[in-house]
Amino acid sequence: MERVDETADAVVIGAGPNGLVAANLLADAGWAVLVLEAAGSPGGAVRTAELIEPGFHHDVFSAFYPLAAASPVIAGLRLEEHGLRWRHAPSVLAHVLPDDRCAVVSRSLEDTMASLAEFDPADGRAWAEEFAAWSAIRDRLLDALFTPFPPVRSAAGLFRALGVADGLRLARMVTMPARAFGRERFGGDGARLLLAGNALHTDLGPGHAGSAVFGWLLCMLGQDVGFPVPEGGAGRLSGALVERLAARGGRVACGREVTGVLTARGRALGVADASGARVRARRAVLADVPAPTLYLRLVGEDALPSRFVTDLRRFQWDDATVKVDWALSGPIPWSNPQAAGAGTVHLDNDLPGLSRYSAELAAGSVPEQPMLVVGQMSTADPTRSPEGTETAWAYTHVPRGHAWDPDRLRRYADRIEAIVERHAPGFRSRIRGRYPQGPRELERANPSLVEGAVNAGSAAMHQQLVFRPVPGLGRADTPIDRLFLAGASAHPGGAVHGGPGANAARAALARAGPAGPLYAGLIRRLHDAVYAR
Ligand SMILES: Cc1cc2nc3c(=O)[nH]c(=O)nc-3n(C[C@H](O)[C@H](O)[C@H](O)COP(=O)(O)OP(=O)(O)OC[C@H]3O[C@@H](n4cnc5c(N)ncnc54)[C@H](O)[C@@H]3O)c2cc1C
Repeated sequence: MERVDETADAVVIGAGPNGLVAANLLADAGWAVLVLEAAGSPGGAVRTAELIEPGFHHDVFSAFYPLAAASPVIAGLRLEEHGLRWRHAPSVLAHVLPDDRCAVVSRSLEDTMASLAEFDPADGRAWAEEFAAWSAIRDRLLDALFTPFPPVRSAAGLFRALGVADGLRLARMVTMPARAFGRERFGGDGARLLLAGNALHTDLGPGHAGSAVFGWLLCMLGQDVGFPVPEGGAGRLSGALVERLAARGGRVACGREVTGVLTARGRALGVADASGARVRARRAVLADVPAPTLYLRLVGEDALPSRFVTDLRRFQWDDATVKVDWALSGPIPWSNPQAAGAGTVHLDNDLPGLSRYSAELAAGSVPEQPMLVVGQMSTADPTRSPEGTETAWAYTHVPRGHAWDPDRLRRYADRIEAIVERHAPGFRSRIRGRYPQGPRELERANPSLVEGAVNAGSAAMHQQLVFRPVPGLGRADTPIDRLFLAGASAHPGGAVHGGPGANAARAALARAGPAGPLYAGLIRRLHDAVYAR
């Protein structure tokens, strides 16, 4: 590099949860870390702001964190010592059906069983059996999920614990559509809808291969750790990560968009930012941005193997998103009181309705009857708004590629409100103000939410494990030496759990360690094998 304005051991691009986790782990190893963040404040899609009126604290993007609460990566950071405190709503999750019946997950297993037994007398017991199966493998499964690929030791431990017979059946479930798995395991619609609705937190509908395991994972986590929220707002989780980093000498510089990764002879040397400043990275550059952003914009295709570039052009995003935040004068007046205590509410499709919603997304049309995910934040954490009021939001997915001008967004927000009103007469009269965000607004607030994609790429099976983000090693290592992909486009994917950030930090440490040259040689040979023509 000819000119250098700053130097650090590692430069992390993006202060989302994955970038901040990576930065913390490198700082723990004694590295001097500089995180460059394009936005005016850190946190990525984990931020809180008074969007509508003072005293109402809105989670601008993500809000409920079962995976963070269960993640061994996050647990290892001991963020409680930096002010993080989890809060829980009286119940975890309610799925409200079109006829106003409710399937409710509570942290009490007996209460969940009772709710599901209202749909089919055998379903409470079947849910308890699933929960027992989850509890038996939980730690090993989470370990396998949060270990850099290939997770040889944890996967072997998992299959040893399960044995061949149960291991085969688990593997089968992992490939199944949520609808088929729900029909196999449950007789009534309550549990089936919980599975399918939770699968739809990804871009996988009830009929998609691989959706069962996402639905099952979120259902079981809900039963196990709940869907907790940070007291005071999602931003407190990011704040704890920033504070922990600062205590170890790491720095986060906001308002500094990285415009290029500087490379020479196949190696990352540092980055340039929008002001033209150049930062040298002595040991590594870690990028907490989506894969297409990193490779096609910041690195440039000329520096990459052509076959890798071809694969990247086939990268599949997940669906676009529309979200509305509300400041309410009181709680949502649900006609079924079972929905009132749930932090998260799924509204209001039955199983054929969820299948239609997913089919319309696939067909590229804006769904007639969208599935809404609703968050009742003051119900989960009363510090979010003045006593007696509520901060709430709803989001839903829409197809990519549509233009959302302000008028269309306003009309869609009206439609979302009409769906809530149908199940909560009087809801509209409690709205003191609202803040709608379409795909464009989401991306403007966080450039990594490309067209409002919440998971930095499809969760479909053809984009998981060694296929994430493109066919390769399933690791954070990239075809550029000392450059690591740390964001949710990398395995194990979207949601707040720190997995991709931790994997990137571990890879960077391995590359810089005593066996670094051997490590780099091995990765290069493997990449050559995958991307050579
Ligand atoms: C509306 C919505 C709801 C969600 N709900 C949940 C939920 O309830 N629970 C859950 O677990 N997950 C949820 N998610 C998903 C979760 O928020 C993401 O998977 C997670 O934030 C990904 O973390 P990340 O660090 O990889 O990326 P991000 O959080 O997107 O952070 C990336 C950061 O990089 C910065 N950046 C981008 N480009 C540059 C650049 N060139 N230079 C410098 N900085 C740059 C961005 O500004 C951003 O701060 C939701 C997401 C959305 C959008």
